[in-house]
Amino acid sequence: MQESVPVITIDGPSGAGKGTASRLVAEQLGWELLDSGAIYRVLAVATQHHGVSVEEEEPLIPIASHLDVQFEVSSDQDVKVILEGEDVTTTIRQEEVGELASKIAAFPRIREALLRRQRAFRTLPGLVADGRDMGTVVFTDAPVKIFLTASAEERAQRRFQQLKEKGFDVNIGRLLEDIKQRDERDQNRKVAPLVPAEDALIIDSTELSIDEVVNKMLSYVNEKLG
Ligand SMILES: Nc1ncnc2c1ncn2[C@@H]1O[C@H](COP(=O)(O)OP(=O)(O)OP(=O)(O)O)[C@@H](O)[C@H]1O
Ligand SMILES: Nc1ccn([C@@H]2O[C@H](COP(=O)(O)O)[C@@H](O)[C@H]2O)c(=O)n1
Repeated sequence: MQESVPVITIDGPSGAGKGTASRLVAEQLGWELLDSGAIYRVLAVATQHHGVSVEEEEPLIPIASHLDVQFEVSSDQDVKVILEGEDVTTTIRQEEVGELASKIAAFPRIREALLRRQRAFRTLPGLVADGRDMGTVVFTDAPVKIFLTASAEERAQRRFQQLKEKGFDVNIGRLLEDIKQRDERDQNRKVAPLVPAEDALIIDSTELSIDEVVNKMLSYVNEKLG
């Protein structure tokens, strides 16, 4: 029974450190990892490949339902993202793709079409699920729910460093505006808005290092699961 597989949900806004912390927590526990944002990002790239506009929901539904994507974990734990046979690992991390993904993610039938794909990651010995609605919609019965946040300025600064290191040409002022716009859209959409689950532990990482965040998470997991 899938329901008996434990899940730790880590939700929060863009750049709060969810992906980094989720990967480290999953590594520590030896659990599976779901980066649900990557699925929305891959879908955004797929719409570009198929020349479909993201302004209307209907034409996007078949693309979401038949999304041909593989997540290949290499020996060094890096994940390669393959869309329709093409390596899109770097492409999906562009800010423009995040922006497109956030527009697509506001459509209820698109979210519905991606639900089963996300739930299929729930396998033994356990799953760490990173996203926006992991604790509120996708895994409502998860025994451990965490909401990780940080100030918009700190998140923009982190994203700036991250994208610069990846060789992208970025502007901090523009990034801060993009982050605020994405927060606004994710928090105010009608379906699965970005809000902490009622039973989530809220961690503000603005003043915390990655190690401090991960340690807080692991001690909470220990408290809840023993
Ligand atoms: N506590 C922290 N202190 C400093 N830098 C951090 C911290 N947490 C994460 N970072 C860095 O911030 C950047 C963004 O982190 P990450 O990709 O994990 O965010 P995210 O919440 O998953 O964002 P998104 O939802 O958009 O994918 C990374 O370069 C990461 O190394
Ligand atoms: N569970 C999720 C995950 C992501 N989204 C949307 O996708 C955008 C990109 O996500 P990243 O975490 O990779 O930045 C994000 O802005 C959300 O709009 C979502 O709706 N639900």
